[in-house]
Amino acid sequence: MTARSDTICALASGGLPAGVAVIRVSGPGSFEVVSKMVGSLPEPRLAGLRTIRTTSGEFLDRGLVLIFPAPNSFTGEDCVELHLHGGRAVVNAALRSLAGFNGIRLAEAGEFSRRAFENGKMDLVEVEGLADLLSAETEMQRRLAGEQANGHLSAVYDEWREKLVFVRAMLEAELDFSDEGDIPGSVSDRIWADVEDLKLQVDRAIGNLRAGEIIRDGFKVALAGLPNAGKSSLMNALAQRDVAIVTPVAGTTRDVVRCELDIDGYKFELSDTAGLRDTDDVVEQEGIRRAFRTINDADLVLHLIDLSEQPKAQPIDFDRPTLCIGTKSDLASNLVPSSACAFHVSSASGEGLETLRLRLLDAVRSHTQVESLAIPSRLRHAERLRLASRHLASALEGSFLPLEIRAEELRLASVELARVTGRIDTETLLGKIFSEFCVGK
Ligand SMILES: Nc1nc2c(ncn2[C@@H]2O[C@H](COP(=O)(O)OP(=O)(O)OP(=O)(O)O)[C@@H](O)[C@H]2O)c(=O)[nH]1
Ligand SMILES: [K+]
Ligand SMILES: [Mg+2]
Repeated sequence: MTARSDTICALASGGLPAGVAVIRVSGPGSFEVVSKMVGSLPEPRLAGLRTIRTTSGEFLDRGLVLIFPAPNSFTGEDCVELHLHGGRAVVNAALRSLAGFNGIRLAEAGEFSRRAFENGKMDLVEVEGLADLLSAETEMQRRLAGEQANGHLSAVYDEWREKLVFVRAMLEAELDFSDEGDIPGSVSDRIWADVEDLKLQVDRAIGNLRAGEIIRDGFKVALAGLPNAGKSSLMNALAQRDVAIVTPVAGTTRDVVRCELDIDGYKFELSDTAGLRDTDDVVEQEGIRRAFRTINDADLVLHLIDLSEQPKAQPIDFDRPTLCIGTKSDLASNLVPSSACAFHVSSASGEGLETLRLRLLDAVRSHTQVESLAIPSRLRHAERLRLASRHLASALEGSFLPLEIRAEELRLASVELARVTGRIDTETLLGKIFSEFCVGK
């Protein structure tokens, strides 16, 4: 694609101060500019210790310099890395000096990755995977993002596209044959069986979107029940910190309070909600409205029932998968356990919390059972795959249609697949995807 004439620089490593800070420079002017600051450049891809000087020749720092000549670099352009002492003033002075030269400027967010994409170093799916990898906090998020960043998911999409190319070539051949009135039926059967198989695989990937989303964005769990059921206390106990206000006053929680949990590498998004009851208090009414909105959006509702209040508490029928849990078991030791409850917990004593964690883990696992983690985790992919699947269906169903039209449907399907990896038609998408990055990536 387009070769860039300008050179960019930015801090590529994390927050300052730090032991080491890495400044990345990319573009045709990289080597010339950096050599003005460090003198002779080291051999490609070998670290060299250098004194780094400002534009006016003053001492700035002593650090490592690495050069990566195009195209063997992250961006595909000439690149340099400066490994400096990670002080704020050191880094600022280095960036100021770099940007002080002609033809070089500070990079915008995601600009290095964008260049890598434009130079064919990564496709869009890999770029998204890299963004996810940088923001991954749990082990499963890291593994999912890894599959995407290292090209495994792209390979799946590319394989489908190649299969379509092959099938279309076979069809072309058949079209030529048919001019001669000689259509080998067996070839035709093979082709459509392959397309059918391909459609199954695409549909399976679409079906895996929710699993991918759950791993990437978290499994949504809502805490629900009557006022004072112990919802906020349980959230605090699970989070092991004071997230939500707990008081003996029924109707304490109004806004939805959220926190994230990491259970065995899976991300959970836990939402504490207002106690559900009839009320004239307009603030509480709004809280309850928000509670239902959260409940209706949850992957799992934990319906808490205060065991010490039995039998006042009746199970509520939520329209979502629900786990009924008895609370305050420390107060209720002499009560008959409610049959509606799967098990009991006490936020005060910690009883049942481990059981609850295991049940949450079971739930997330049953929602994310996939053979491989090379699955879509973004709606963008699923939308394209759905369109591709629809074209495949049209091609398969249209056995009464002229072959040319069925071949055209196959072509449209492969266009949709190409759009996922960004091989065509991406301009409008790019801004959105690269803006997810921080500066320096
Ligand atoms: N003994 C005991 N008390 C508990 C337990 N869990 C909660 N409580 C008490 O029950 C009262 C209500 O607890 P909350 O956590 O505020 O209940 P909630 O369901 O969030 O209440 P609302 O937000 O008002 O709907 C507080 O006084 C808590 O200290 C428990 O496991 N054991
Ligand atoms: K309360
Ligand atoms: Mg509460």
